[in-house]
Amino acid sequence: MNDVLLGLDAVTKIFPGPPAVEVLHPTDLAVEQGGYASIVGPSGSGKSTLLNLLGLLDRPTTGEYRFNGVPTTGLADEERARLRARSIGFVFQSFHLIPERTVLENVLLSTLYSGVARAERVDLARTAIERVGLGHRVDHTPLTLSGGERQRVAVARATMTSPKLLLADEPTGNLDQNTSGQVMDLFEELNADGMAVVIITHDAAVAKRARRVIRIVDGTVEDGTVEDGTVEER
Ligand SMILES: Nc1ncnc2c1ncn2[C@@H]1O[C@H](COP(=O)(O)OP(=O)(O)OP(=O)(O)O)[C@@H](O)[C@H]1O
Repeated sequence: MNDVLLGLDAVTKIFPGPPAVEVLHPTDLAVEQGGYASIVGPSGSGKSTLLNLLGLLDRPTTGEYRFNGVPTTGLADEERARLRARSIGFVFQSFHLIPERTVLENVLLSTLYSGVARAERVDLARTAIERVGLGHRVDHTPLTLSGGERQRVAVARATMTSPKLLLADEPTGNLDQNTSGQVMDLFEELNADGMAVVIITHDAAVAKRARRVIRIVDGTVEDGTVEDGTVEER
């Protein structure tokens, strides 16, 4: 098995403009299989740009991005989409749930086009919902759930097929401190089960819970790693 799950090799991102803007300067970065990293940095520093690249939602302008050993830059859009659907779960700040659908239906929707039989998908979805502690809410709609519960549904949806990587963009941005802690507990459990977790956050308390903190400033990944999990306040 390849030890490196996410490997950036001299990756840049330049938006063509005009004027062209180099939003990500040449970046080398490796996140190991089962790793747990947070990405921190000031507003506009390039965190979402980096996350979009890591999540195969966007392509580097130059350089190579290997996902689980596979060079992705030259892959066709459909191949990238397939790899993404199979291997990466996404969680966002605003939960992106369909309000009039039940929790079970919301989680199931993520695998609608996976080709897996519905009965099997229902089993997987129920297991994922139970794993986030919402087994008693499968038939409820998101409207009847708290913010923390909604985010846990989003985590169930992102992880029902046990992806290798969970990518989260400000997952606690809409949550209070207590609820935020519960969602972070969940990320830790998933990580303990072997799933790599990468979180963008503005919240130092959330960032510190990752084993590794990646700081980005003005499109430059500084130092790449802070292995002791220290986040300096700036
Ligand atoms: N499509 C685009 N074209 C031109 N510039 C862009 C484009 N997308 C992002 N940018 C610029 O790239 C820089 C980094 O944006 P990015 O969204 O990655 O920052 P961020 O660190 O995630 O910010 P925030 O914390 O505010 O969400 C910003 O200056 C932004 O204006």
